[in-house]
Amino acid sequence: MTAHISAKPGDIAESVLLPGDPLRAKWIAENFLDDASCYTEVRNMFGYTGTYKGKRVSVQGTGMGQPSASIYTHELLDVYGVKTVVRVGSAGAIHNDIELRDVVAGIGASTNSSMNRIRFNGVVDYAPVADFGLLRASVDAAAARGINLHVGQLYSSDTFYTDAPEVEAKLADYGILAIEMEAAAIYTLAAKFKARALALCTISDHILKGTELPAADRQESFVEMCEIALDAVTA
Ligand SMILES: O=P(O)(O)O[C@H]1O[C@H](CO)[C@@H](O)[C@H]1O
Ligand SMILES: O=c1cc[nH]c(=O)[nH]1
Repeated sequence: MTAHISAKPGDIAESVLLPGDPLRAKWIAENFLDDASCYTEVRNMFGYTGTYKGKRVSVQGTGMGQPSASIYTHELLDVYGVKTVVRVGSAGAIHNDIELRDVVAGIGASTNSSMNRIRFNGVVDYAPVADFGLLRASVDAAAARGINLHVGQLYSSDTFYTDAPEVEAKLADYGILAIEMEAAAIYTLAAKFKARALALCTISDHILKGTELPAADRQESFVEMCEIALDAVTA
């Protein structure tokens, strides 16, 4: 048991999917896992363990933003022996070739967070990157299912509502595909704890095109992302 997760040792699988929304964790457990049971309800940040194609997999909500995601990722990797984490999030696209409902895999994650500046004494701009094997497994899984997976860079922002849209426009000019709020911290912690990490995101809104999925359509739009993530962690 940790400060934020009430699981007992052994309750959590070595591979964990990480949605920001704890209700997405519940939805994934109910719709994709067999024999799923809830191992934590602390702060209503639900976590479940079950099996997918016969292999144990867990799914843990992380909350929104890098501080919250870091708490759950740190405790999973440091205390519960987790070896593989895959964020299954939503994101806003900043690339014209990407559409609503598309899935993006983050090969790396730029960020405006100060967390890594603090971590590296303010002298290093650390580059948080995905695990190559996990990324390759997700590309293979998407291809096998006929899903068009976009692979490129994410931007993990500390703000959802920005006062500086010109920064996001410049990031688009520099090839960033989509904006979310957790991947950079998850990639960094996986590196620290010698684990594997990947962030997959479904596009819920398009910042350049000014479009968004209706709230009622969002859950269903996560199906392909979850299939890719589960195939990749059980490959
Ligand atoms: O849908 P999730 O996984 O929460 O991800 C995105 O949605 C939240 C903002 O609405 C942030 O957490 C962002 O990263
Ligand atoms: O962080 C996020 C998530 C979805 N859409 C955005 O614009 N930002």
